[in-house]
Amino acid sequence: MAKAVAWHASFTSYSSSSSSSPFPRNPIVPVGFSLSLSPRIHTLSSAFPSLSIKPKRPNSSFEVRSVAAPAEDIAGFDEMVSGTERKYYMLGGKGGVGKTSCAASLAVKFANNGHHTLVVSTDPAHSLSDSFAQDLTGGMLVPVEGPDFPLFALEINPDKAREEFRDATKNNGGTGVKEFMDGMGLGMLVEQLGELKLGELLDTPPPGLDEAIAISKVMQFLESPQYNMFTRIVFDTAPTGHTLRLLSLPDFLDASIGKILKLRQKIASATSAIKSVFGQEETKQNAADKLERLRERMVKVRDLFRDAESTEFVIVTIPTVMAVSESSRLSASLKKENVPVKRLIVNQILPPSASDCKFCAVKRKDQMRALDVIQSDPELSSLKLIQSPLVDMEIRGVPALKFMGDIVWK
Ligand SMILES: Nc1ncnc2c1ncn2[C@@H]1O[C@H](COP(=O)(O)OP(=O)(O)OP(=O)(O)O)[C@@H](O)[C@H]1O
Repeated sequence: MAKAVAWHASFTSYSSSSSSSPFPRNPIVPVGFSLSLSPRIHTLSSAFPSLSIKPKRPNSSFEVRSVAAPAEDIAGFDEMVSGTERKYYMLGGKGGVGKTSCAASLAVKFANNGHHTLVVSTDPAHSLSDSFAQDLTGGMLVPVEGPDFPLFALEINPDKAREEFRDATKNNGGTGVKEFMDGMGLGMLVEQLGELKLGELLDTPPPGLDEAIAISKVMQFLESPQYNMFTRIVFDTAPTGHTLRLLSLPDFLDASIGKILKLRQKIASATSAIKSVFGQEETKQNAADKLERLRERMVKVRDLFRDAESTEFVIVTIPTVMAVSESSRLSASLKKENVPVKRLIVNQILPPSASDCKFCAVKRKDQMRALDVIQSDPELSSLKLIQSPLVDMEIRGVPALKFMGDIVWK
């Protein structure tokens, strides 16, 4: 029988506030070395005393191939944590690769290193609550229990945010005004509205709109004084497709809203007499202000994504050729849009093992192939590669996230 070596996390014994970790900070082996583990190890704490680094043996089944990070000038966590100015980290990638776990672990690590941290989910299918094993729902700031410094979570409800957007646009050129203008016989303006395809946009919103609105909602929150304390903001974003569309959405929405506002001005002058009769002037002005604020926030979202001083987009992937290909496309699109990308996390890498079962051996080979693809990929090879092992327990709760964070963020 194969002697299994478990990458076993004894999370319960791993206090989130302990400063001296019982685990080594870097269990990933540098290139040119192999791992030697004693068999039948069931907890990490007992596993690591016997972990030793030996010169690489050719054809060793113990060998952990490590993809060298060619981007040596890209600093590690020290750079991410330094400074008190506000910084944003956006984590994105294919569905299910571990975006939430990586985002939550980064947030915990920032908080444990003295930053007032906010972790935000803009993924319509939130999983922050599951990841932290705490109820963080409600669309408001919720304190996360466990880290040394304040950590708050915010799960934006995309339906609610979209409703708000819908109301604002309705009052300013959507169906409401359309009907009103029809009634006034101003068909020409109605046609212009039709060109904007606004009704279509709101009735069947394209993927990414939810997220754009959710992020703009966060921008709105961040403007208020109660958010001033946050120096690190971590976004757990929606899967790749949404992110790609999100990148072009702010421009599109900015243009649409700009047109609506111009149109509204025309409507305002054409109907000023009628409006005073109906007594709607004030209501419409408020709605126009709301829409204008929304437009401004969209512009801020667009600028935020491209601000290399304050923002970094971290791609999360898993070691499969399919996931790597998708990450390569994501990286290309982000770069094309001038979104700063420096790091690539390859999550769920099989940990070293003294002896593999047939399944594990094949799986390991498959993962190595994917790592090779990364190494030769023109988009990905220039990123700083972070390898994160597949652990044998679900990563849930602050202690587990701290454990993961200490492996991933170095
Ligand atoms: N390195 C790992 N080892 C073991 N389990 C992991 C690892 N990373 C993530 N998981 C588990 O995989 C599952 C999916 O992780 P997570 O929710 O972080 O992915 P995601 O990319 O955010 O998913 P989605 O796209 O559905 O939001 C969770 O159950 C999580 O605990």
